[in-house]
Amino acid sequence: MNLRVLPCRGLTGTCKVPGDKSISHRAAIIGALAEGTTEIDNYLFGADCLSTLRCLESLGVQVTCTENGVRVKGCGLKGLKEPEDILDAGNSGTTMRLLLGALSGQDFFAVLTGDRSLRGRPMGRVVKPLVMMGAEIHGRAGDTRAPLAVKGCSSLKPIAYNLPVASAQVKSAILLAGLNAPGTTCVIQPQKSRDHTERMLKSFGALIEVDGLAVRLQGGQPLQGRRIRVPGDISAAAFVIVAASILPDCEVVIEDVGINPTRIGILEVMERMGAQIEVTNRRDWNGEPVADLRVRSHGLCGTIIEGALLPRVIDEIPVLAVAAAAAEGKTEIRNAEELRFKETDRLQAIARELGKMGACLEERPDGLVIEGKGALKGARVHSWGDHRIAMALAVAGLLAGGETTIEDCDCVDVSFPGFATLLRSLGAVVETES
Ligand SMILES: O=C(O)C1=C[C@@H](OP(=O)(O)O)[C@@H](O)[C@H](O)C1
Ligand SMILES: C=C(OP(=O)(O)O)C(=O)O
Repeated sequence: MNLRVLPCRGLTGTCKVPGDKSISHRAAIIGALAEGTTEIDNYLFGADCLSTLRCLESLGVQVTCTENGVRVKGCGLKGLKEPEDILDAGNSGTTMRLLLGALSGQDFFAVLTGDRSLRGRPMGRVVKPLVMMGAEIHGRAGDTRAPLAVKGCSSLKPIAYNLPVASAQVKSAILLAGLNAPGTTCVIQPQKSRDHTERMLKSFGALIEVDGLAVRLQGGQPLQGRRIRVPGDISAAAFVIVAASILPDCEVVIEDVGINPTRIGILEVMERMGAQIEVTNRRDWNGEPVADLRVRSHGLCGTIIEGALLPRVIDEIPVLAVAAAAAEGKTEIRNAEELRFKETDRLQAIARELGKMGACLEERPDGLVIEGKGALKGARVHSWGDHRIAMALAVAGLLAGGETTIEDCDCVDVSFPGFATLLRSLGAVVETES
């Protein structure tokens, strides 16, 4: 499927984005390891979170669709069942890495694989600490690439582990394994990454404490299932935030967006660039802060994005590159080498494709330098099969003069089903063509 995007004169209205992807994965997996039932409202029915549900079902977990989301019947910490067949995580790094953690503490054999993109992504970073805890894991490329075969162990050894990268997926995998490691599992992060696992484990009754960059979990304690209401995904809202900032005559309200401090780098950067974003109606949903965001058009200026900010804005870099191309002056994105290990090499993908639209981007080993010119031209571009690249290019297409076609956009459903419909509801012309 391709997306055809026409220049847009302004977006107006009120909308809601789908449920948060990171929180949806965690609610399903932690719910499966808990005692009793977990009701998850506003679960993200995107391809990645559906992969998590399908894997859990293959592990013997009862999953039911409800009016508002899904119900997961918990099996207890050691209660998953050996799957009869290979588990398929599809395109989802979060599914593969978090499940590797959960499976490390189960006394059976399982094999995890994924699509071509996921089979090319680095898994050694998660295999290494899990093997130190007592799991047996083998895979391609010296046990660093999927398919990965896991033989878990229901009594793992707790470890203290210094993460070499600020990855929330690796941190979460160790913590999920730590649930079945009697004693204290400690993860020390180089920089703070999203902390949804820590918050959710706490809300399920785990003994977990966060002390600066260190997270400590007492293993062997049962979790209690509960109701979770998933906030709107700020990484999905980011596309609307950037579009409503760079197009003229916009006023858009996005309701019920998660504003966890470890995720709001997009708000910080956009505000620094001059964006007008009002955060109202702040609330708390099961330990996660939520608010409504009002965004109005405003001229942007270039900025520097680097250092400890990166983990808090990691998935928003492609769309921030579009904001930077529309801004006045130069933007530098540094310390962003992790983007090369996502669904695609996102630094290369966005530099090449935005370049075709007339943007002035220079690729650096760890980032991008973007000379903002304000003007983009419509072009035929490609998503590289990566949802965030596809949607970032669609936002660029709204600003460009002339028509833009983005090829291969089925991937949008990975994280943002209803993306084109939502943009249309705000006044954009975005058509799908098969
Ligand atoms: O834990 C998570 O839910 C995620 C963590 C990040 O990946 P890393 O842990 O690889 O940095 C992020 O890019 C991904 O979209 C979701
Ligand atoms: C990198 C992403 O997800 P994952 O690592 O779960 O595939 C993403 O959603 O941008």
